[in-house]
Amino acid sequence: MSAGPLLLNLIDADITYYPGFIDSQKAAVLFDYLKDTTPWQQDDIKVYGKVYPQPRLTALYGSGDKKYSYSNIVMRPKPFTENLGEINSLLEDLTRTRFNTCLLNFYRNGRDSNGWHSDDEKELGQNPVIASISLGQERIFHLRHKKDKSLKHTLLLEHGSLLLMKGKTQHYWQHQVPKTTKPIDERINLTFRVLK
Ligand SMILES: O=C(O)CCC(=O)C(=O)O
Ligand SMILES: [Fe+2]
Repeated sequence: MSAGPLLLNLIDADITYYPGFIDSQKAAVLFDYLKDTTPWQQDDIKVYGKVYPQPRLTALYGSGDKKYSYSNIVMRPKPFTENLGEINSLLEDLTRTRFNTCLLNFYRNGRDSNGWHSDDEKELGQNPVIASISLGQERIFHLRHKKDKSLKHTLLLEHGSLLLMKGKTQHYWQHQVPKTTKPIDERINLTFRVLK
């Protein structure tokens, strides 16, 4: 038996961690499938006027044709696959939210990362619900409060887990997946979102 949901005790946030949201074997099959069949791309991002290749691979899926822009990248979604649709239904049962977009991140090794940000693009609306599923290598996830710099939290995102962020979380907090010099394995992350 895996542990039950863990509600993080953080001010100005509403974040719950669900270990084993997808059972380990299923999650492993899903990892292999997504790794092999996803049209991964590596975009350039612009940070303070300089252009860099994004330190991970990404892909965007959705049920509509809404464009999604962040860090000067414009992504056009491919239609949800059957697998992603199934996960979406599981998430809908749990969250009572109908997600229409899924951003996939592929972290090839410890040099791949996701820098400090909030998921606060205006297409996501006021208090976005974001459901983030982790497959493969567990990675550290950092949270920091935007105003009170003394408020921080570190979490380990395990294989098969779900991290659900909602309410005012994106307004008050940033998150990142830091690089590590340890030799580590590959990880796939799926973040389901609602694009208005
Ligand atoms: O890989 C993760 O766990 C986080 C992904 C993320 O923050 C994002 O895609 O906005
Ligand atoms: Fe994010």
